[in-house]
Amino acid sequence: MLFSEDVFRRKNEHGGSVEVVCGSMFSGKTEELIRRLRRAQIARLNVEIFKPNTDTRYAEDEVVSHNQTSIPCSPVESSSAILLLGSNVQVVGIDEAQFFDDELPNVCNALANRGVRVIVAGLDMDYKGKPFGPMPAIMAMAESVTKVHAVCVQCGNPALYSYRLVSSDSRVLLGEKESYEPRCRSCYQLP
Ligand SMILES: Nc1ncnc2c1ncn2[C@@H]1O[C@H](COP(=O)(O)OP(=O)(O)O)[C@@H](O)[C@H]1O
Ligand SMILES: Cc1cn([C@H]2C[C@H](O)[C@@H](COP(=O)(O)O)O2)c(=O)[nH]c1=O
Ligand SMILES: [Zn+2]
Repeated sequence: MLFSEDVFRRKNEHGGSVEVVCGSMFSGKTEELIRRLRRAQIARLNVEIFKPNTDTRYAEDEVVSHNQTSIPCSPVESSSAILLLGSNVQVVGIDEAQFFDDELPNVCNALANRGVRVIVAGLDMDYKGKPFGPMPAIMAMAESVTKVHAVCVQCGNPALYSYRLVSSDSRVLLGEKESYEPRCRSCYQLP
């Protein structure tokens, strides 16, 4: 079976591109990012992986999924650091993209124009259901956008929202199941 990103890549073998994997918390974004990056490594491509250094949840120098799959990465302070990579890099993975600065879309574009395959994973919406950070701009300019869904913990339907369980108005609040649960449209609106 062909995966959707493979269909696109066959048409564009020699050029760069931007792929986005988005969705709520627990929707499988990181697992999908790791799957694509591992396939690139198996293909003996030169792969570099980044995340914001503010994301210290599971490990400082690894991208780790909620299911404990992991892959080594470089934590960076700002998106401009991603541009400093060597000219031999063929594939770039970026996790937790919602936490990056507003230059990240330009960085992704510049890399893709250089011939790099850029794979970006991140939350499309914050806990209020609003577009999160640079994600909408990256999605607009990407060749491929894959929206994945968690299972709504209230009713079992596909979930697209990350419902915040704790009282905080801060947009950025790192956390796991103690602080967030994935919910479908109906359950997200429950009082
Ligand atoms: N409500 C849920 N719906 C789907 N997966 C869940 C849920 N709760 C826990 N998980 C676990 O989360 C994993 C996905 O983790 P991950 O790829 O890190 O998601 P994301 O990066 O989107 O937050 C699933 O394979 C599953 O083991
Ligand atoms: C909705 C929302 C989430 N966060 C934080 C919580 C987690 O630390 C990450 C998301 O991780 P995941 O890999 O997608 O599960 O983001 C936040 O800071 N603000 C929010 O509104
Ligand atoms: Zn529901």
